[in-house]
Amino acid sequence: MTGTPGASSTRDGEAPERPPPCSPSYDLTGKVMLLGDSGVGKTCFLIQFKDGAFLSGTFIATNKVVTVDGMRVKLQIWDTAGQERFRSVTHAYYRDAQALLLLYDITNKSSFDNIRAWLTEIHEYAQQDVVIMLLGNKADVSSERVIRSEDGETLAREYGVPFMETSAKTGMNVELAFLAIAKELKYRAGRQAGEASFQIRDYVESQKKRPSCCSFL
Ligand SMILES: Nc1nc2c(ncn2[C@@H]2O[C@H](COP(=O)(O)OP(=O)(O)OP(=O)(O)O)[C@@H](O)[C@H]2O)c(=O)[nH]1
Repeated sequence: MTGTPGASSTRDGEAPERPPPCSPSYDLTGKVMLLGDSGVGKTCFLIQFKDGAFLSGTFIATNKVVTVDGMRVKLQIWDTAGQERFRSVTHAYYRDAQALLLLYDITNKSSFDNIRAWLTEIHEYAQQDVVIMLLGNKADVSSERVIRSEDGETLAREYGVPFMETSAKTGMNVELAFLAIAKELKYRAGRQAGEASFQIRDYVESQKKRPSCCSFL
């Protein structure tokens, strides 16, 4: 994460200073990666949120500026390929990520079972203080659900990470996931300046939408 100067100051009686040409239109940047098995919906999740994605080899990356409490946070979001054959390439990118969105598909048991392996990999390759969020995607497909929301919650609690169910199709909780990350990064950047405490898990719990149709499992 890198900080850049924000608004310029003005003196009494003077016209406000113009920002220098080409000054960045954000105050903070953070790199976010989407991880999870092939087919869980990472690309669709990003497309729900994107400003303009571009293709880059095995990755799609996009920038999105999110304003949180008056601060502009530029999220540089990387969508990774879930297939095993791309994994070793992906590892190299973990190191400089500040946040990881780890997705499984609520209609696919093995994608949920593999979350533990993903977390082991994350702990091996990512920064120690990386922000991790567990997301149960495809929550709109209630008729094919095989993973209960409570199972996602229990697993997330075990690893101490925030959790919510999402739908890249309807957009449910997609924006919230990125907003929560942006808030956490902003909080971390301002922590030394005594910024008020922010708990990402409490924030997600208070803001997340639940699927309208309850699980029958
Ligand atoms: N109903 C529903 N379908 C979804 C959702 N998200 C993704 N899909 C579908 O799931 C399939 C896989 O989605 P992708 O976004 O390509 O999955 P991915 O995780 O990027 O897959 P890889 O690139 O192989 O790692 C596509 O057919 C999507 O239309 C969702 O939230 N709801």
